[in-house]
Amino acid sequence: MASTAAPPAAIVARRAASASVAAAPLRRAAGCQPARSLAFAAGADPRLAVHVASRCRAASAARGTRAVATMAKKSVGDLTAADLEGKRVLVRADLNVPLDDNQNITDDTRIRAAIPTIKYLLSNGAKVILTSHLGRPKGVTPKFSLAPLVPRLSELLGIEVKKAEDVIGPEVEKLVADLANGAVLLLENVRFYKEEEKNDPEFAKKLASLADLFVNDAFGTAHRAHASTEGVTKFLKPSVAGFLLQKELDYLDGAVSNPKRPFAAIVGGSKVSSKIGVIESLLEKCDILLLGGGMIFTFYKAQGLSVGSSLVEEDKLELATSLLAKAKAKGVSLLLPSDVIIADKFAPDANSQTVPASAIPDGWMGLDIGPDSVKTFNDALDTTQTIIWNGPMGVFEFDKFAVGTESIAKKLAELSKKGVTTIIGGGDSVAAVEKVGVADVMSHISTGGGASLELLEGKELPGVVALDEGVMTRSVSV
Ligand SMILES: Nc1ncnc2c1ncn2[C@@H]1O[C@H](COP(=O)(O)OP(=O)(O)O)[C@@H](O)[C@H]1O
Ligand SMILES: O=C(OP(=O)(O)O)[C@H](O)COP(=O)(O)O
Repeated sequence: MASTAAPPAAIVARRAASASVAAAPLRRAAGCQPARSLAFAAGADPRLAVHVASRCRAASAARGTRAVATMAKKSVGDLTAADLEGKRVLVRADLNVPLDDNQNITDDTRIRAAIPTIKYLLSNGAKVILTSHLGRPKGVTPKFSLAPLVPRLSELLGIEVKKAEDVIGPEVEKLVADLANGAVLLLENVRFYKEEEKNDPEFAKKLASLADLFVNDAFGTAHRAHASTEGVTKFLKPSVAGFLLQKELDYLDGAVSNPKRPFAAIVGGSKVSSKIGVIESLLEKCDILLLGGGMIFTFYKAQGLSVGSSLVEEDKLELATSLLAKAKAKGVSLLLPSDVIIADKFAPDANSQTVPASAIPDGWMGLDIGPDSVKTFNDALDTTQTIIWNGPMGVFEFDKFAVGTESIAKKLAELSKKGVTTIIGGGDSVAAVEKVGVADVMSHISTGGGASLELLEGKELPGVVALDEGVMTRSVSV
């Protein structure tokens, strides 16, 4: 996990800091590899390459940076000991971690990510009332209790965390009343109350009544308008963003809206339909778009290629064609893999072979991108300064078809070490980066799958919108 950066004074609201940065066409990546790649790029003529590259350099030199005043969300870092000493602070974290059958935590990333905000509050004398959901329980369900999280939380915070058996009510109120400055009380799973997901105002009011102020640090749940993410803000002032939420927004919104260029987006995963919004939104911002995963076969088929029994969304063929046209119109270099690894069945022990993307035989399915594509993608990535990645390049759960995904993960790690901003946008791509053991070197790894997708799609996150606003000045690339 990338370390949490020192928090700036305030965070930028969605899109607010977005200087209008026209997507600078970068034709070089496509132009250099016209034979190997099924590049669908605006102008794949190599003669354009030098012209465009020098135009990019001149443009970025001319751009430089400038300070912009924007509306921003207030951050916990804006609160000092004077604001926090002795105050009861309701902290919404996303502690929705995976547990095994014996209730052992199998990945504590989300717990570790919540620690900086809690420690900051404790060090300023606050009383922390910590709330989270775990899973999707229907009513009170013991296996979804937050109790198994207490030892790890205590260990990471270096203090004994107390645990309430309920979320609201007299017993919880008594525990809060007895809470000392610098102590933490973990409430029970907030989704044990059906009112949570309904964003019931009465429930939100009762939850809010436990505290004096609210910190939302639950990025992974920020796309949900629930009582503990959105509802409580109506009753608690101030309601501010935690450091994790702030860092997620800085990278997934700030760095993507105002990227160091050239800016490449890598989008993979199973279906076009689940990534339409992300692709359309990134086409407005990026210079290079690399596509992999199951969705590429819908693009191939839309171009008239045979795809065997690969995953295809027949009802998205027109959409794929229009996305290719949109990329061309915007001068974005959209690269599809030129070769694929095909399998005779969807299984880890399937027979496999590498074929050009234009030569997938009947009865075979593409489950990974091939070595030529990896090389082409790597060459394109070598030209960039910012990369965002969402979705695996193949069925990486099967070792035989994990090479493309793992190669991209390694490439991003190599570039990250050279100073390229590398952002992993949640979901399965995070699992891939962790599997390769390169998570620590990435600039940012999102703790939210659905939330990061929605943010990248350009949607507003209710858990962020509801927080208090302030004015900040920040410098952006122009
Ligand atoms: N060629 C392919 N055919 C079928 N499924 C694929 C293919 N490539 C990737 N996938 C699957 O896509 C899934 C991830 O898709 P998705 O949920 O959209 O990505 P993410 O979780 O990163 O957002 C993985 O389970 C992976 O096995
Ligand atoms: O794990 C979560 O989402 P994610 O799997 O999309 O990252 C969050 O905790 C939100 O959970 P939810 O999708 O049950 O609202």
